[in-house]
Amino acid sequence: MPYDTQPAASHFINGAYVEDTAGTPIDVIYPATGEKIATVYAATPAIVEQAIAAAKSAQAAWAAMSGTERGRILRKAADLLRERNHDLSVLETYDTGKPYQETSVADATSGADALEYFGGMAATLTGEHIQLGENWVYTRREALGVCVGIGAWNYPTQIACWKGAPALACGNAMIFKPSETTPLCALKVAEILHEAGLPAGIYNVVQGMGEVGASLVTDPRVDKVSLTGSVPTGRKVYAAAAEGIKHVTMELGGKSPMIVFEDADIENAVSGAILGNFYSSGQVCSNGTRVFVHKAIKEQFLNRLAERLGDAVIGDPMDPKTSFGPMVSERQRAIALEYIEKGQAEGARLVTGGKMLERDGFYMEPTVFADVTDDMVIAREEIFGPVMAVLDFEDEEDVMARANDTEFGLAAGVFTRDLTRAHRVAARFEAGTCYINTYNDAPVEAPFGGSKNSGVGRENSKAAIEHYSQLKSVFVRMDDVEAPF
Ligand SMILES: NC(=O)c1ccc[n+]([C@@H]2O[C@H](COP(=O)([O-])OP(=O)(O)OC[C@H]3O[C@@H](n4cnc5c(N)ncnc54)[C@H](O)[C@@H]3O)[C@@H](O)[C@H]2O)c1
Ligand SMILES: O=CCc1c[nH]cn1
Repeated sequence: MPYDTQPAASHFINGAYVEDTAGTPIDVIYPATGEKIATVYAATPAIVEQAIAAAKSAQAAWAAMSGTERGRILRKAADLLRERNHDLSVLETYDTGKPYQETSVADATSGADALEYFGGMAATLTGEHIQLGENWVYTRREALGVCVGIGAWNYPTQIACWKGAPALACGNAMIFKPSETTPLCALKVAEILHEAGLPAGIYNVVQGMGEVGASLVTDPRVDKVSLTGSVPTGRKVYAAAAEGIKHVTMELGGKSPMIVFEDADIENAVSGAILGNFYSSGQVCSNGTRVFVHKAIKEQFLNRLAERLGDAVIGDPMDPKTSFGPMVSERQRAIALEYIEKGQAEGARLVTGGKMLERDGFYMEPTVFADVTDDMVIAREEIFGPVMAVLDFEDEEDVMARANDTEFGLAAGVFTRDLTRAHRVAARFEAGTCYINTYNDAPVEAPFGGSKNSGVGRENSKAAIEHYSQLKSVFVRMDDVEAPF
């Protein structure tokens, strides 16, 4: 291994690496080869206790610093992330298997954007003055306290920053538990935040599986939980958080629709469908995996899609020319392959792909099914792999109803040259994040998140501040207090 991927220790608590080998060992596997590249240990109850105690005792002093001071540290961390983008991108590639071509532009850079954006905003977080005649009320925007972040495996650096940056900007402390599949990158985020001047205890990382996450969520000292994960995990975490009446953000799964009308620019629509199905080997929550294509252009769309997929460079993710890497794990690939079998069994037409690749690592072909119908399993369930379902339509009213006929509501997209139709369709989508003539953009300035079963709350943008702070109203009376007796 040309890079040293073994971290100094498994956890980062109170400003330092901490180890406890009594925890369950977790092997970190490089998805491109199947080799073990590191071992970390799941947090024991003693480690969880250390992390919560450290966060709890450090938080008040952090919240008492001015927003300008907090923001300066976050912005310095953003600069360090950018300076080290190459090494961080290499680590992200080892952790996830995503091609360096992607990680070098979409992971540490997206994390840096979040730290810079919320760092810049920290000094602007104020309450308001409300005059009531001679009397008045003022509001204070206050931190929630100790926040727990729990991550999925597809964007480990981005998720660690998208949760950490707004939490810290608002004066909270965070304990972040990465996915057990990709435990490496969040440790680097913690290291860099501390190098930038973050006080010890404000951003901690603990490793582990679901039980570790559950023990954090149920601790009474924890005030907020932000999960990125599947809907079934979201249900459990939301219920556990509800028991303690904790604040939550739930960034969950999806089965998002993309509608391509007959007047769409086909080349752009194909690009959108590629980005929305095959970027990160299809492992993006907001992917538009139900592609509704107008019957008049369906064959043209499919032919061009198949041609463009022929240009995908599948191979060593560290090679900058590689544009399609392995799946994150053998298990995730097996899940995707099972769905492909189900699609074939249910009569969908396999246009391209469908097989695993006979080589080391967890590679499979980018796969497109056509003639998919709404009732097929591949059109209803989240696959979280590179499997696109193309469905036909002829009528806008009909396709809108079908696009919205899902338990999920994370994202949705429309390709058309008719602007009136584009905005009408976007307004009718039952989804939190919508796209017109583009797909899967996720800039920090815009709210990101889902409706229906895809989630609660929003990440990024000014909207995230509402989910990491609370308002206190202070009533001030200038005249006498009138009491009935
Ligand atoms: N909406 C978004 O922003 C977004 C982004 C990325 C991924 N996702 C979703 O994430 C899923 C894929 O990720 P995954 O397989 O890691 O998801 P997952 O639900 O299996 O796990 C997510 C995290 O939750 C933890 N966890 C599991 N059980 C828990 C429990 N009972 N209490 C506390 N924590 C628990 C896991 O250890 C992991 O860290 C997909 O459904 C995808 O759509 C959503
Ligand atoms: O995986 C979901 C979050 C996301 C979407 N686009 C980039 N990151």
